[in-house]
Amino acid sequence: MSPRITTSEVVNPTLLASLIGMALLDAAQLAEALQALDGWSGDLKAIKRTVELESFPQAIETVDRVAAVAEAMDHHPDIDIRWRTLTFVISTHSEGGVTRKDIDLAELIDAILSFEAADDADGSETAT
Ligand SMILES: C[C@H](O)[C@H](O)[C@H]1CNC2=NC(N)=NC(=O)C2=N1
Repeated sequence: MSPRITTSEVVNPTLLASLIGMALLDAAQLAEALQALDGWSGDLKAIKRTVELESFPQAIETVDRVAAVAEAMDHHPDIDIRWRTLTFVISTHSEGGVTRKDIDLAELIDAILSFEAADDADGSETAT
């Protein structure tokens, strides 16, 4: 019988979590990440952005675009829809807080929102 070797004997689990972006961010890392994002706030538990779109259909279209990205990353924001105002809340449920993966998703949501804003016929920057 060959001896069994567990993952933790081969790689440091904390290092591995950090390499794959699934390590919880500390306060300094979170502050730095929030600064680089567009309109996000939050704490070590979750990050959040509220945005007002031009119309209800445009808000729903935005949710649809975010859904496609979230599904592709297998990482999903909580989304609150109130007429044309959307609130995105992101955390990594399995870790119980904010990880790099949440920041990556927030960046992609920002990209979708700036695309929506650029789409506005009158050039108003509602979605920023
Ligand atoms: C099995 C699968 O990877 C998980 O359940 C995913 C799905 N989407 C997720 N989304 C978010 N925001 N956090 C998670 O921990 C999470 N886990």
